[in-house]
Amino acid sequence: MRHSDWIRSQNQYLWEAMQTHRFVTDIEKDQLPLDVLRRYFFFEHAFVETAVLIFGHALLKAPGFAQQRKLIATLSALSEAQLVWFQDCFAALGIGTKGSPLPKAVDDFATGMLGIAEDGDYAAIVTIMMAAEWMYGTWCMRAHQHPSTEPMLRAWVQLHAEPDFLSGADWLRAEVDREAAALDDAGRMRLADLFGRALQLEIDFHEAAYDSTWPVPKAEGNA
Ligand SMILES: Cc1ncc(C[n+]2csc(CCO)c2C)c(N)n1
Repeated sequence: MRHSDWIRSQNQYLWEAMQTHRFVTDIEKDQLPLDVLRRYFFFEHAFVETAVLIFGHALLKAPGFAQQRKLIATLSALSEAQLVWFQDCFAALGIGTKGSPLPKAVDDFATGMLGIAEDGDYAAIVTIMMAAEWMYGTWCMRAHQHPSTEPMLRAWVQLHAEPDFLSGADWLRAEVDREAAALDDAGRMRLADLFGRALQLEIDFHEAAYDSTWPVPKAEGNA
């Protein structure tokens, strides 16, 4: 069994909880409420800058130039194509850029993931990003078999079900396999623990999109 498979198997309950989260099952049933989707995209957009910082820590701690090149490509995609994507998305769904302070679960997700990246080594960082990307690749591949009728949501799910994204998730798995092979049992257990922490933060982040007390900022001019 690959070390990445073992790490996931140690967290089977949390993995399933995320794969069957109502955010995921609502999308699969094509019944995600539009305001939940707007809230989610607003939180996602805010996460881009955090993801850049997380991968920035990975870049500094990477074991070699091969890893650095891969991380630079990821950083470039996040800071260019991804931002353009959100501009189009916010325009299409009438989402404004200035919102209320983020809910606690969304803040906790950013501080929790970034904290692991700051305090941890390269193995810790690729483990939490593997959790985030492998989890998305899995549910988006499933969900994309029945594409959503909402164009932006359909495009978002498709983006995470395509070879470009999936190969990035596979690369993280290979990095975790290689790093974990050099560790002892306690070291591998520590990675499994971090994987579980990342999944729990993900679950709470996606639940926050259902908090109807958090007002979705409306785009100025055409609200
Ligand atoms: C809350 C949240 N968790 C995981 C992903 C999946 N994902 C897609 S791109 C990316 C970073 C760069 O590859 C990650 C982690 C997400 N979008 N939002």
